[in-house]
Amino acid sequence: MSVALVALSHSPLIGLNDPAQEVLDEVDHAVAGARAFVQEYDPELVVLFAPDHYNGFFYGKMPPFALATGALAVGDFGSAEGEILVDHEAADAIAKGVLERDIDLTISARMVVDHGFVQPLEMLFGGIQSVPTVPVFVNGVAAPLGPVRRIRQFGKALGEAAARLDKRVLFLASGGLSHDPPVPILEGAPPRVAEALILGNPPTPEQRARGEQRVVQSGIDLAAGTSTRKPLNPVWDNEVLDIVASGDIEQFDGWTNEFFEAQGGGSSHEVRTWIAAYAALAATGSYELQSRYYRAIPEWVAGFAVTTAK
Ligand SMILES: O=C(O)/C=C/c1cccc(O)c1O
Ligand SMILES: [Fe+2]
Repeated sequence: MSVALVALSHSPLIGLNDPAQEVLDEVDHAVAGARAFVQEYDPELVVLFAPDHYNGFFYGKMPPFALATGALAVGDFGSAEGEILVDHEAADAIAKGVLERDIDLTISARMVVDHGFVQPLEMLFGGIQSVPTVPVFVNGVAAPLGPVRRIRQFGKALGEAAARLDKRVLFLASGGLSHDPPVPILEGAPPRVAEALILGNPPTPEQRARGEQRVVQSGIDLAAGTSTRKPLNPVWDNEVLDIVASGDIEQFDGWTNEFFEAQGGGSSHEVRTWIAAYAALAATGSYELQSRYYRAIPEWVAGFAVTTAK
């Protein structure tokens, strides 16, 4: 058994509302570094922690986290659509190991996922059928959220369970850091929106296109300085990165959900994917960061970071 980690931000606006070429080159360089790290490590299994953006998980039943034994990508924002290559046997073994460690885990035999899962697989592995994966949903948008320590405890239990597999495992986190895109909120939503958030009826192509255009516009506004939403917060983002670099991720236990939101905006809870993945990595021993990249990219509505660790 061995373990390694890549954590990176995602944005559905990549390729749809891009920053200047020099920024794109910088990001490409950071992602290429992560890709080289992964190629050298040559994982036999990827445990992928990612959020959902009301494409697969709805208020009809909203778990704090869930593990997939099978998964289907919806193809939002031009991301790949179809079945993800899931290692069913490994997923089953990890699920049992987490449950044995007193964490009540939701299982999905056909998890519906979106760009949050697909983008890192495309960026690092060239597609969603390239590497055996165990997809793990981490709720990062749908209030109420439990305390941050709970997601760390879940990550730790999962790391211990994954360590029992005789495999080279890569923990891969997708999300964050500070960002406040126009993701809908159930409380106070008009009845039609509330129904969609609860029932999750698939949107018509026109509805999906309108929703995606609203997100694109939020990137245009943020970059132009005309947005009414929370700005990106590079100082807070670097605090997050300092904590993961320190190896002492229990420091996150002292951060309230209100603090996350005030500092990093409504979708900064996606950092939970990082906390779970780093806790999984730390479960079997101390680790060291191998690389760290950060840039606030308003065009993508993303405090955008890439880290590798082992
Ligand atoms: O509305 C969505 O589906 C997602 C929006 C978004 C925008 C920028 C960065 C992210 O992580 C997002 O989820
Ligand atoms: Fe997201």
